Amino acid sequence: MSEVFACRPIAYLRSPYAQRIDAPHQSTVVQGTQSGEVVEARLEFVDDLAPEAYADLAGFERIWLIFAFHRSQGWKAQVKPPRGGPKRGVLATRSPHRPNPLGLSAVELVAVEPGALILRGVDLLDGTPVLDIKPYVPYADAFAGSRAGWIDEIDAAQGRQSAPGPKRPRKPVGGQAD
Ligand SMILES: C[S@@+](CC[C@H](N)C(=O)[O-])C[C@H]1O[C@@H](n2cnc3c(N)ncnc32)[C@H](O)[C@@H]1O
Repeated sequence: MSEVFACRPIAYLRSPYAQRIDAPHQSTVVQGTQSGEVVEARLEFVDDLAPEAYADLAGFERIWLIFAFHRSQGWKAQVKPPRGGPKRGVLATRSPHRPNPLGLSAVELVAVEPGALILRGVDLLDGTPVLDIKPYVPYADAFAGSRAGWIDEIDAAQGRQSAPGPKRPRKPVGGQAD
């Protein structure tokens, strides 16, 4: 592993999560706080990023954030998942302690403002440097019902369901829900 690829942050997240223990384990399982309040975060672009770069994000319901786990120190080949069971190979987990400390979260895009995006459903700490943003595109990114290896096994043993499904059927535009 000798090649090095330089990245610079294009934005920094301002979130209510100051400590690792405060943040949810995945962006897609955050709906709000225990009080029912919806948690919003603000992603502030660096000054020298041209606004044209993010202009056409409006209209996308979700975006991918590719970010640096800047508060992680070091990594291990195997980690103990918070859901229990034995240690797992780090690359078969979403652990923040990775050979390259890169995170990937699909978050809800609430609004595009001059110099910032308003987001919901973040699992990133306050101050997290974001390296790239891509639109979440269901036809390319969603594979409902895909097998999830050891996570499926633990879910089956514990009678739980990790895969977040739709909260309610969506009404088709201009029509009635089934
Ligand atoms: C399990 S990871 C999943 C992150 C992302 N959804 C992924 O799959 O790459 C989420 C946890 O990472 C930790 N975390 C979030 N932002 C971080 C940061 N900037 N540095 C270090 N740890 C962070 C928090 O403890 C959070 O609960």
